[in-house]
Amino acid sequence: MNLDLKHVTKRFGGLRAVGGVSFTVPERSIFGLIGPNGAGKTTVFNLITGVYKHDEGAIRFGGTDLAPLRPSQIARLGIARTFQNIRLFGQLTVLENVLVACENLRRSTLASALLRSPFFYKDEQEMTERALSLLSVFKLEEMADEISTSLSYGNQRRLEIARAMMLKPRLLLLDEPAAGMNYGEAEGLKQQIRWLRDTFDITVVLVEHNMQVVMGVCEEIHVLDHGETISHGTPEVVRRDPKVLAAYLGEEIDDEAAGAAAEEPA
Ligand SMILES: Nc1ncnc2c1ncn2[C@@H]1O[C@H](COP(=O)(O)OP(=O)(O)OP(=O)(O)O)[C@@H](O)[C@H]1O
Repeated sequence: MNLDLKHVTKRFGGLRAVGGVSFTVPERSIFGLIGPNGAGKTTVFNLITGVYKHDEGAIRFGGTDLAPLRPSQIARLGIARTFQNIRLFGQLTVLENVLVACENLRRSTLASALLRSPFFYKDEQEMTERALSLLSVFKLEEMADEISTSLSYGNQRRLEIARAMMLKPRLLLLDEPAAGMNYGEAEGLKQQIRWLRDTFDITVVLVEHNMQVVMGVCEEIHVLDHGETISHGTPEVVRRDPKVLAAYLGEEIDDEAAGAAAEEPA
């Protein structure tokens, strides 16, 4: 199922946070959405997940128009996300944080839970096994009984991804998953993202400032600046695009250009 954005615009009062953005995320791809601070990346995630409604354009997932759907309905289509600001239940353990995500996946009813029926126990056992196997992917299994806030920042981010995966998504939106990670953790994250895509046949969209991760794992990258598209292509194309370099480095690029211009013969 492809994710399609066509001429999507979102305004906050007088500010055009996202302006006429179009891109297609192919099924089973790992796709990067990058840009400097305030470029509109998180707003795009909020539009896809229905937190905000776009003012113009269309967003479709597998051909389904997401505009009329509530966030919960969009989640049920198979779109899960993590947040830029970690949102874990601080008083719950690592395992409980993952299990809490799948309350709405339970097949057992309240009655069967109260009666502690065999169906309830089977459900409970399946969920716990799935949660533990996801925790092991992220090397968090041994911390399953620890309170989530006792984990390092990097581990909390990975726990958020494990929790999102409990929803059995088809599309996983990761908002700055490498924030706060050191080099080694970021390398590990790259492998884990690839593993998730290959194992669960999902599509991944990554908003990320860490270029080690973006350039190392994304197959296609879309670049925003001030809400507008400035580049799109493979990591090789995007990393050399002067518009991208200028957006990220601003004055340094201008200085270089100015220096080169000064050296040119009149
Ligand atoms: N709810 C809101 N109300 C008003 N303005 C908003 C709102 N959400 C985002 N914005 C503005 O929209 C613009 C894009 O913000 P957004 O958070 O999408 O950028 P971003 O690319 O994710 O930035 P960063 O990398 O810093 O997280 C910014 O100017 C921001 O201040």
